[in-house]
Amino acid sequence: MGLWCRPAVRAVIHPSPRPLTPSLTRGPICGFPGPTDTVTARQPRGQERAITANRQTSWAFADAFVAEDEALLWARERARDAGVRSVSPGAGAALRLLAATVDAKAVAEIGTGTGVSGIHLLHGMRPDGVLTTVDSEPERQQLARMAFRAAGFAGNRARFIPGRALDVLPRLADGGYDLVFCDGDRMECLDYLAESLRLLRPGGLVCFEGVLFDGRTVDSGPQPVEVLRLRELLRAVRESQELVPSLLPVGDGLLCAVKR
Ligand SMILES: C[S@@+](CC[C@H](N)C(=O)[O-])C[C@H]1O[C@@H](n2cnc3c(N)ncnc32)[C@H](O)[C@@H]1O
Repeated sequence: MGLWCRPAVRAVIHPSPRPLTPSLTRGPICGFPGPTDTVTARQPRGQERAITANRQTSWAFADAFVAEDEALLWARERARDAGVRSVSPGAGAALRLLAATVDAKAVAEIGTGTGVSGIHLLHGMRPDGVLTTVDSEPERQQLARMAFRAAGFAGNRARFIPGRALDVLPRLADGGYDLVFCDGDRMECLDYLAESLRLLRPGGLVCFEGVLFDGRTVDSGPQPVEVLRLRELLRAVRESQELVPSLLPVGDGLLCAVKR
């Protein structure tokens, strides 16, 4: 049986510093860790203490917290078939939230893939919002187009532009976007940042997926050049006077920043 449908352990919150006991339930609650997972009591913090499962299980729970519909599952399968890396469900949910937070009417996406991130973004955007999405592989965009339709979005909600990002982005309007999502070529991430700063309106948001690169970004061993680029990106975003940054630990690391 998969992780998400195992019998549940409920965290018990005690208001006083009594010993903590997890209560095991065999109910239909999917998503909480099973009884074989490690449950350790934390030290008292203020008035309350909480039991949690181990951190990895909590992370997995958070990542799958927002359920994905059939259209998203279909797009994920197409991505797997094509060997394309899609955003995780948690990163998708974060993108959806962020698009809703900025009340996004115009979003630019670099790296359409088979449409997983695009569906999440469209769900978060205004009902009349338009997603402009760029990918160098037109056949992937065809799959994304089908996935968007299956998710119930009208054809005029997305503008597909085939081509290399650095050829296409200069043709997009200055200050015309509420959110730019970058998930293309890691080697080009610094150029994407420069283009995003031009494309965003003040108060708009830029997001980069995959900046932790499976842990390589924070690994002190020898790393490929993509990792060095990602580190430069992280430094540039953190040090920019123009940006208010946060690195969200969802998916493979979602670097976000608001343009002042
Ligand atoms: C990680 S996948 C994107 C996945 C997609 N965001 C999702 O979650 O479903 C990266 C995509 O970027 C595209 N790509 C790679 N380099 C590119 C470039 N220089 N310009 C435009 N697209 C590029 C690839 O064809 C691939 O589809």
